[in-house]
Amino acid sequence: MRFLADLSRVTITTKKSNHAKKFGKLIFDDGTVLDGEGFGYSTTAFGEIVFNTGMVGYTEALTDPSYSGQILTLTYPLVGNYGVPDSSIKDNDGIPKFFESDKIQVRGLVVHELSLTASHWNLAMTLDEWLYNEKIPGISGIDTRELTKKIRTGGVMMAALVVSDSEINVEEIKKQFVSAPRYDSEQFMNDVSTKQEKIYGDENQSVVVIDTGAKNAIIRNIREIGYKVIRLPWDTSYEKIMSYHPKGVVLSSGPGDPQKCPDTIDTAKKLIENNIPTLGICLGAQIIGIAGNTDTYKLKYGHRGQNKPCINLENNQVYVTSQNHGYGITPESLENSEFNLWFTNADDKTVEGIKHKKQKCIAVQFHPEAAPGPYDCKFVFEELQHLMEEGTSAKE
Ligand SMILES: NC(=O)CC[C@H](N)C(=O)O
Repeated sequence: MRFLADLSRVTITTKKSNHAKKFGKLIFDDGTVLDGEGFGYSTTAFGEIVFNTGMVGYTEALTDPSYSGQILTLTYPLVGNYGVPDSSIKDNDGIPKFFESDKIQVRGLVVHELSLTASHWNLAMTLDEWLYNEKIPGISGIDTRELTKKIRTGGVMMAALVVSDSEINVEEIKKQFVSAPRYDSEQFMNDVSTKQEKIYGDENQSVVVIDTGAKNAIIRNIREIGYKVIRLPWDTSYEKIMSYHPKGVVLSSGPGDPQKCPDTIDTAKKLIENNIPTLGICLGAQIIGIAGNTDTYKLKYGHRGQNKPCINLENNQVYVTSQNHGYGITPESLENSEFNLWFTNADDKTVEGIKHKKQKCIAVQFHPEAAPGPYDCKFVFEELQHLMEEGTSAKE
């Protein structure tokens, strides 16, 4: 019963944002302009506008590197009431307990109603203060459900989120769209991947995480099943990975188009060829898919939320999963590939998991590490463990 706490012993802290009124506008690529009230930092951010339907978990979502390059809309109407936790609280491996990376990764945040007063036992600051400190613009007073309908109808698109202390000149911002980089053409890896190896734990047996923008929860979950984690840059070669003698390899989640990670795709091909136990998560799943001869495509508006139903075709059970992706593995391309379909999405039949026909390689499009979201699919890490522990250990 991990969620039950003895509330009589908990002190609740309450904080109110010292918020000066700011102008805020959301300007879309198609010319639509929405008016709101600015919060966070006064600046202009261009990015792909997407929506997430989760009811809680903005701390984890905002620090998920997979949101790099995107302006995030939360459909849940009241945001910020539990504030932002203390980032200095770390686990035994030195990883911040409540954050998925070291900074806010979204380019901007769109909410309906912002709570300027926040209460929580672990409160360090308000959401408004956090965005301000990290120089990220936010806008409130937007009908986020109407906005979501627009994205569902027209698909994701580029937008500008403008927060300013003075009146905003819309025509001026519209002119800047031409020179703003398009999300689909951006290369995010140099920004989100670790620059050098990072080691967590001191167990004899290790798992390598290829960091294409990994969430901390991926590291935490591998640590929980009892392995040392060696986190390596996204473009680490197969030979270099094997020099650590890992029991297995995890290709992490991350931002952008999987086709923009050719080095990781090459490495994935060799991991499969050499039958190294491998798990791909989200971007990692797409990369593994490409390495084993599937195609990927861009979804109209993606899957971002915490209640996405997926069917495990091995036992016909439905799992509620956490998701955050805009690309997917093309279902038809599985036919001539090296994989069998493992999970399918109960809503729209998109590919949610694949298993290699012969080798020790599995991949899921959803997030078994949750954070935020349900823990239904934690068993995926145990599946990796099973692959790592059956038969002989990984080749060198
Ligand atoms: N969370 C992820 O790994 C996202 C994967 C990929 N960038 C996508 O949007 O589909």
